[in-house]
Amino acid sequence: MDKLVIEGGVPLKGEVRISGSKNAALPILLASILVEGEVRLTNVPNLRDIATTLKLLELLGCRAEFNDGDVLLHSCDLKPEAPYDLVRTMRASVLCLGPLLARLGRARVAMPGGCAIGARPVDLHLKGLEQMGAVFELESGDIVGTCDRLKGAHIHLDFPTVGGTEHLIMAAVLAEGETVLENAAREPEIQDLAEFLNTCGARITGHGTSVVHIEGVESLHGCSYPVMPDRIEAGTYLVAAGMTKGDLTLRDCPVDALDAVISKLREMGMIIEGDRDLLTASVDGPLNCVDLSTRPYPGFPTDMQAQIMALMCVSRGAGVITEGIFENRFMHVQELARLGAHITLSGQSAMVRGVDSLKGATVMASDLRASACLVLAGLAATGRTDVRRIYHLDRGYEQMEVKLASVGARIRREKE
Ligand SMILES: CC(=O)N[C@H]1[C@@H](OP(=O)(O)OP(=O)(O)OC[C@H]2O[C@@H](n3ccc(=O)[nH]c3=O)[C@H](O)[C@@H]2O)O[C@H](CO)[C@@H](O)[C@@H]1O
Ligand SMILES: C=C(OP(=O)(O)O)C(=O)O
Repeated sequence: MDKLVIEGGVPLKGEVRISGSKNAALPILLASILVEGEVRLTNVPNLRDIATTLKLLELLGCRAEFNDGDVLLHSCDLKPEAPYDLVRTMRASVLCLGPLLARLGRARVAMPGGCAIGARPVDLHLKGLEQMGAVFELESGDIVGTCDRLKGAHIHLDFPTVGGTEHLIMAAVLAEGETVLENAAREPEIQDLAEFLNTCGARITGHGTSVVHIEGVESLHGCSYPVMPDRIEAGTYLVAAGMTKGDLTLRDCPVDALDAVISKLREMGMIIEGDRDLLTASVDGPLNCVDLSTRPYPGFPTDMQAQIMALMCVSRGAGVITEGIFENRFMHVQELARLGAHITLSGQSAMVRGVDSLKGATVMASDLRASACLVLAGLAATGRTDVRRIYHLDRGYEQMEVKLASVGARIRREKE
């Protein structure tokens, strides 16, 4: 197992290129099951979750090649079974269920397990697919689904679930007739998925709003499509500039998708300037804690909650962070405390009182964004911080230590 060793206290200066988005690439890869021709995706990040998805697609009968950010995919000989060993390592893999039902009329996909940030059920995915005519049974922990051709339906989501919205859009593109999704999630990654599917011949409108219309088509054709840049990676590097009192320029940055994050960081006192796909972030005085709640897009993203908490730990005053999406996404709090942070937890809220400085220590990463938060804290802390169990980080950040070192961080990867 690898760990990151960080000697903190260096202001980061220079330019970082933002990679393709993990959370856009994963559903787009799985949506390629729906496509009869060859799909070429560009700007795909080289991450463990991407490797896992390509492995899953191969087991499902797709030909998949990954080469320096380009993925070539052909779903030529589809098989309907997604095994537990792969599905359990990555929740997004449940998104193959709808596409397999749409193409084959049957699918067997292991029920994804719970993970460190909450229970994360898929009941809304299944309820929507049932409204489109699928029938499900649970057999030995697997979801076994069958259907004739799926039928368009009017579906109201009880909560604007990101994965659920993506799943139902995918299932609806090959269904007979029109599907209307109400209370749909509006995340930019959903818009990217819909744009990809439309490039393959799907007829989706309203994506990016809470009512999505999908007019089913008979088949989808191959295409070439660039995955959008990763707004959460970009947000993480904005925080890195703030944590280290540095000066960073982010290239290939999804500036518009970062509104909520940029406005909170500005409220804290950071100087952030944007121009098309370039952002610069710097600090010219002390930062202040703020209050914030995580919300579905366009609200503040839960995937940035841990990182902004790290920044508040070294800012002036106190602020309350409320987690509004996942019921157990504060695992980083006890590790931040090991670095000297003052945080009081109360249910879904954390009161952070800023301290003058954090002190390096050995900490343990519990999930993807918690890992990023601990790396950020280590960059600001005095002395040495060892972040252990960084396999979580490798799921979602492309070459994080290489990118950070290129802007001056003293950080290296070692075997634990
Ligand atoms: C691969 C990917 O894109 N993952 C993102 C996606 O996860 P994911 O798609 O799993 O998140 P959801 O938006 O579905 O989950 C939001 C909330 O809805 C609940 N829920 C969801 C589905 C369901 O059937 N029933 C149900 O109760 C969940 O438990 C959670 O409390 O959106 C999250 C919220 O922005 C992000 O943190 C994840 O990074
Ligand atoms: C929670 C995340 O991913 P996943 O939904 O794949 O677990 C994330 O990207 O922060």
